[in-house]
Parts: sequence; C-alpha cells; structure tokens
Amino acid sequence: MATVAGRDRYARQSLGGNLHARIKQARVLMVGAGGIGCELLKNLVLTGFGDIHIVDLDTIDLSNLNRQFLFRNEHIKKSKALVAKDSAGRFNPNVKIEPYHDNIKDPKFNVAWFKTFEIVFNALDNLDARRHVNKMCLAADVPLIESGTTGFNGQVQVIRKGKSQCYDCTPKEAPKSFPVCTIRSTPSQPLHCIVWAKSYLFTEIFGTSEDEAPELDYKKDSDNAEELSNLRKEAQALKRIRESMGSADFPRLVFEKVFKEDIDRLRSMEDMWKSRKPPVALDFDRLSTEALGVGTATARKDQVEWSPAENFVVFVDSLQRLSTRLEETRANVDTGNSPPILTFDKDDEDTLDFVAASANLRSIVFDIERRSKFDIKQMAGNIIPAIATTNAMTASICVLQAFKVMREELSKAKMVFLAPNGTERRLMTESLAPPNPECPVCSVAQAVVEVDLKRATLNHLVEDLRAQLGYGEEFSINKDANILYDPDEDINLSKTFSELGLEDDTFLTIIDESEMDKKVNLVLSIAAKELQEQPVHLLEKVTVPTAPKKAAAPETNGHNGHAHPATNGTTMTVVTNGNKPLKRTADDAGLEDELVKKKGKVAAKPNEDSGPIEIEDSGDGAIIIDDD
Ligand SMILES: Nc1ncnc2c1ncn2[C@@H]1O[C@H](COP(=O)(O)OP(=O)(O)OP(=O)(O)O)[C@@H](O)[C@H]1O
Ligand SMILES: [Zn+2]
Repeated sequence: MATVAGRDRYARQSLGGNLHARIKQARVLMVGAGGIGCELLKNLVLTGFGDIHIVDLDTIDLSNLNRQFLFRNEHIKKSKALVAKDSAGRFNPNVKIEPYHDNIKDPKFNVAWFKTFEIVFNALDNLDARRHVNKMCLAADVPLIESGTTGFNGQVQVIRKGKSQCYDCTPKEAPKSFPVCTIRSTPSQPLHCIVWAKSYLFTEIFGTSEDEAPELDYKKDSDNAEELSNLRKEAQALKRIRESMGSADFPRLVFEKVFKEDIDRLRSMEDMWKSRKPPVALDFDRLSTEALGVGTATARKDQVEWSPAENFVVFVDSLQRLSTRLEETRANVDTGNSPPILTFDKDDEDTLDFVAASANLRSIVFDIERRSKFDIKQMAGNIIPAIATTNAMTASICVLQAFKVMREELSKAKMVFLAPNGTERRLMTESLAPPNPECPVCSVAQAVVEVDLKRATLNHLVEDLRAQLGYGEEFSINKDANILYDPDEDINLSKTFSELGLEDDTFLTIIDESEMDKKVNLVLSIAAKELQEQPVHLLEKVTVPTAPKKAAAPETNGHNGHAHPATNGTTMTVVTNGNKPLKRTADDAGLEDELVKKKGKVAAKPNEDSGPIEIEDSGDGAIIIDDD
C-alpha cells in the first residue's frame, strides 16, 4: 500500500505541480454522505484535497452498509457526516475534514458561507436539496459539481454561473400521481394494492387520518364526486373501528370492514364491473380455519409468495404487534399532547409485514397476483437498487470534472452520463450547454432586496417593482415552483413576508409576462432587516435587461436516442426492465411497468396503455394519490 507521502508524490506527478498545490489548499464542500458521498469523500481525501467540509442530515442505517463503505455495523444510528470524517480521515491524516450533522437548508449555511468554498459537490438524493444548493452556488458564484445515480444510470453535471446550464435550466419532470379511484376502488396491479395498504389502510389505522394525509388529495369538483364521498364515509367508518384498538376483536373488525363490507359495497356498483372482473370479499372465519396450522414465523419467509392463509396469519399478527406498540407509546405520552402515530418504514418489520399481508389480501380480493414480502419492500419503499459500482464511477467522474474547473478549463468540462450495460455506450459525454435564458433560477438579473419581514407585504414589493424597475401589469413573483403573485393570483398581496414564510436568504424570481419588451427573469435575494421608513428597499439600482427573442429550448438529455440517463431526483426516465444486469431484474422484483421512485429517485417506464400509473415524490418519499 502506498504511504501517505508516496501517494502525495504520485498525485503530484499525475496532476502536475500547479493543480496539485491548488488542490491541497482548496476548501471544498460535499453535500450528502450517502452512496455517492462515501465514494466521493474517499476520492477527495486520496487526491489530497486539503480542507473538506461535509454536510449530511442523516444517521447511518443498516441498509446503507452494503455500499456506503465508510460505515460499519457499529456506526448504525450515528451521524453519517461524523463517521464519514473519522473513517476517511484515516486515509490521509494531512487532510482537514469538517463534518456537520445538519440539513444543508439550515439558514446558517448562508450565501456568505457558500462563498468560502472553491468548489461544491452535491451527492444528494432529492430534488429539493439539489435545487437549494444549486441556488446557493449561483448566488455565491461558486462552481457546483452535481451528480446522481439510479441503478445503473448515473450523471455528472458541471454548473458554473452564467457559463453553463444550472440544475434548473432544464425542466424537471412534473409530479405524477395515482388516481385515487384506482387505488381505492379499481386496482388492477400489485402496486395499486401495495399503495392502498401503505398510504390508506396503514395510515388510517396507525397514522394521521386521511383528511390530513397529504397523499390523499381529494378535489371537490371531481367527476366522481359520489364515489369520492362514499370513499370518504368508508374511511370515517374505519376511523371509528380504530377506537377499538387493543380489544381482542380488533383484527376481525378491521378485516371484515376492509375485506368484506367495503368490497361488498364496491361489488354492488354494477357499472364499475362491466368491463372489469368484480372483486370477491374474503371470509374471516374461513381463513381462520384454513390458517390453523400456520405459524407467525411465516413473516420471516420473505422471498416466497404467501398463501391466502399465510397472509391472513401475518395480517392478524402484525396488526396486533402494531396495536400493542401504539398502545404502549400512547401510555408513555403525557395527556394533552397530540396522539402518537406510527409511520410506515420499509426497514421496520412490523409495518412492512402489515403492508405486505394487507396488500396481498387485497390482491386476492381483486384477483391480482400476490408478491413476496421482499418484493413488496422494494415497491413500498419505492426502491431502485442502488449499485455501488455506479456510485463509484460517478464519484470518480465528479473529481475529474472538478480538476477541469480548478484548472479554469471549463470549455473542456463535460456533462457525463453512465448508462446500463447493454446500451451502445456505457459512458456518454456532452459539452456543457450555455444557460437557458428562460431559466427561472439562473437567469441573468440578480439583486438583493432589504425587507422588514414583519411590516412589508407582498404588495409593497409589487409596487416597488413597478415604480423602481419599470415592471408593467403582467409579471409574477415565484418562490421555487410556487407562484406567490401574478395578475390572477392576488390573495397574497396583503400578507407580510413573515406570514408568507419568506425569510432572510430566500430567493424570489420575478418573471415578466408582458408581450412586448419582456424583461429577463430577475432573482431577488431577501436580506432581512428592520427598516425605518419604506419596509422594502432594493439595495442597488438594477436595470433588468430585455430578454432576447425566444431562444430555442436548450437541448435536453436526449442523446440521439440512447437510453435516458437518470439521476436521483431528476427528470430523466429509465426503462426499468432494461436493467438486465441486476441480480434481480426489475421485473423479478415486481417493479413491472410502473414508475418506481425513491425519495426522488426516478425510474420510470413510459406509460403504455395502463393510464396514469405513476408514483409521486412529495419530497418525503410519500406517494401522492390524486383524483381521477
Ligand atoms: N437537505 C439535506 N441536507 C443534508 N443532507 C441531505 C439532505 N437531503 C439528503 N441528504 C443526504 O444525502 C445523502 C444521499 O445519499 P443516498 O442517495 O445514498 O441515500 P441514503 O439515504 O444514504 O441511502 P438510501 O436512501 O438509498 O437507503 C443521504 O445521506 C442523505 O442524508
Ligand atoms: Zn438555470
């Protein structure tokens, strides 16, 4: 093994004296110490980066250990950032590593702090955090190396303010959802039953009630108003049953409600079953008799499909386990607090058993194939298998691209894509595209606006934009993807910045919507300040230039028909069954034709004829269910 001194000499020889010296002094930031982060940190340390800061909000989970090699069994539940520092620090004691067990969105990581870095690396797994770092790096004018992987797909992008596309220059895929009727009334695939078990049944019994659950978003003006109102009543009846939790009769009550009464009601709606096979209710007593010889150890057989009786046993057993847990939690909570709840976690056996058995029982009702617990874990957790080698390759490309940035050779930097085995090329590159002039994030004009958050209303800002910057009637004020104001959306005008949750270092994008002499987008960053007179004060006199005539939309990542590259939480789609080299193919794992998405990781097979069967990422891994 090379000694530290030896390694340093080799690094200098291969990188050249100048770059090597620069790297030693470089202060760099790595956001995320998960799959890509562990690989990247190792690379940074071994390359000799002198001052590395790591931010990760999470603790280590058992399921991370197979690929996040800086972590071992004894580190479970400890901070990723701190353990990563300790483990990687040993590779090169001359490197200074500063860990932060924190969310990168924490206000203490402000623009001034970002400015202290020479380069920032994203090794994240969700859109929201990526967008945030993108914005901060643009505001601080620091180069960002953005990366992501999904299964065998990977991507590295070099983002340099004003010179290359930013993360938001290409539109990211709009959130997608399941129609609630597919989930609640007419499931046709195992995934529909799994979503029902996880997002409806589990939540109704052990979580927050449906009305408050974000994933069940009922629109009042739906075509199916009557059925939706029935579904609502059904949910309320289930909620009442929840009150008998702990009683010996509880499993029967729940079972008969969801696998018999609700099914009988559905079946009675004849129109629904004209072109579909009607569901068949289950019989509690018959299954109890069938289940006489079946033990609760069935739950440990996670690779096989359980029989109806086995599913029944696991259903009853896990329902009891979870009820006991909830009762115990309740007993330990002071009265007056909001009632305790349980949340689904794919790594929590009790919750997984319950979701697996309930989903399979529902599949039996609708004559849909059943799935093994292992498969259901993948689907319910929306997991695309993370592959260590993809992460390793991606992380190494990040460092190679960083060298180009540090050598000030941006023209040589590339957007790099890794594609699955079997595609024409495993590694594809593109030159960096120039910023999209229509990008709502990196568009040209930027200004700081001082705001007295408690006094200033959005209307103050609107008036200032008109009076001082020459905006007409037609413009909008946006925060991320949310429209705070436009000529048709004026309900926020009288609200103060505080009421709107706009704080120090928040960015607002002003988009000119006028037909003539349209201005480029203006990004305003808010500086909170108590002001004596006007509650809003534009710091500098900015001139917002007129936008060029509509430029052609920037190239997306089409790649001349190559497989679409995918990254965690970005827009790109992956044909899941194309991932043949997987030990278990997506098909084997039951991923089928559906989109499978984990905390923003996307793997999607374009929909064929099966309607909108898509899973949505709401930022916390929840599946959003929509009306049809
Ligand atoms: N807002 C954030 N601030 C700081 N760290 C974040 C933030 N969002 C995500 N991360 C971190 O980014 C890392 C992404 O790593 P990765 O994609 O390997 O996910 P993981 O949670 O480690 O593994 P998996 O989810 O696949 O089981 C995680 O360690 C996660 O904690
Ligand atoms: Zn942009």
